[in-house]
Amino acid sequence: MKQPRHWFIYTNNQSNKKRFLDQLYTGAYLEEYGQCSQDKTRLFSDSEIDRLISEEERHDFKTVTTPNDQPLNAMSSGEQKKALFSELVKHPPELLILDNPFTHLDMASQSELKQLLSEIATQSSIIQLSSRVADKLPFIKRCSVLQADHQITAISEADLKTHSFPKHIVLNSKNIPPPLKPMEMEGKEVIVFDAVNVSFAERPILQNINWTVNKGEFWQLSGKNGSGKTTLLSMITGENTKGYGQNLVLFGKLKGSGESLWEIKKQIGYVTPAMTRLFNGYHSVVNMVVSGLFDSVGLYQKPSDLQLNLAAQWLEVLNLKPLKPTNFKDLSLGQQRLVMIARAMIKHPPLLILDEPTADLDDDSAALFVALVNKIAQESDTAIIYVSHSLEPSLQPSHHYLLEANALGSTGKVVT
Ligand SMILES: Nc1ncnc2c1ncn2[C@@H]1O[C@H](COP(=O)(O)OP(=O)(O)OP(=O)(O)O)[C@@H](O)[C@H]1O
Repeated sequence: MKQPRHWFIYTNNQSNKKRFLDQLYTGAYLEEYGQCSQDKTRLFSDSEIDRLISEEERHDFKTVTTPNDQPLNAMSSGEQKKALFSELVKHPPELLILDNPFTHLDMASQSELKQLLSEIATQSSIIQLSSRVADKLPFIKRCSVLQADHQITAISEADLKTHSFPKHIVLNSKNIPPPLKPMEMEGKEVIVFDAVNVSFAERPILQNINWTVNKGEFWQLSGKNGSGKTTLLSMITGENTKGYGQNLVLFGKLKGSGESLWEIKKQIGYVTPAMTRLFNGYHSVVNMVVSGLFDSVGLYQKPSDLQLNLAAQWLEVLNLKPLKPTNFKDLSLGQQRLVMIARAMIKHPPLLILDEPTADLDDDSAALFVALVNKIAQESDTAIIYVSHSLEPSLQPSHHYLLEANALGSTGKVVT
């Protein structure tokens, strides 16, 4: 048996990972990694999960074995990742490629995965692509950086930790621009969950949730994989009908008391990595920001000069004004997330939901994103709910709501 070898490749948000993987299989990196044949290689990544979900939807069959025979798309993001991993290691491949393996996993699951990987590393070679230096698996000693020009540059393990990678932009010191027309909301309570319960097919998920989010508050929402964070958020955004018939008050109105889904949605700014991942249109950066005024992703109607000017002010705060006419798709991942948050905030909605917004961002882009969120919290009346497993070091939430998993459904508590 060939002796397994392992590599860590730091990817920043300019790195073209897809191209790297395509070239890896064609033998373009023969000297570094040897011949990597596609049939002896398995990929552990979010893109692989997306691919399997669409395969399940198209062909109506299960691509991985899951508890309770659940389809992948009905599982939480952490559960999907765990199911894919269990499937991959049933027959350990010659080469396992890990692309940001720890995103979406809670802390305990991250430690568990680290342990499993160190065991698998005795029989499979591993290439770990990661945009976070701190995520490097400790047993990997060969390190390199995937540059924007597709070159791989070797770097020592010690230098990787201290290396100062090129900095992206910083935020402008200007205040965020006010909305063209303030959105009115009665009272100070943006959301009130009062003894709310949720089950899926008789399986209790959330029990007796009592949670109030007031105007201008900045909440971190956390909990283990599968504890119900996305379910809770989907009751607010309207994707989940389970909020009806319960004591759930959104923007001063009891849910189901006559307001349309559209009326609820337009009061919420929403940023999730999947939004940018699945976004396929060709739109300029400035149009993407303006589109937040029309509640569309991408612009499909002619904006006024006032609206264009407001979007330009936002881009100035992000120090992205020179990129106004650039195609959104040509931005780095970090820049795209900043534009998405400006798009979500341009109206100053009463509520901004950020669901794992720094997933897959490199260290520097994540720090910049967090600085923008802190700034929005300080300079607006918008209430923020920020969902994340690994708390970014400089994030400054004013409150913390924790879901604690339980066989009878998760319970929630305010952490003080
Ligand atoms: N449509 C559905 N049908 C059946 N079960 C579901 C459905 N949607 C979610 N669940 C289950 O509800 C539980 C809570 O899922 P949810 O996505 O809210 O968790 P989460 O806290 O967001 O997890 P993660 O941190 O992994 O993203 C999970 O066990 C999930 O499998």
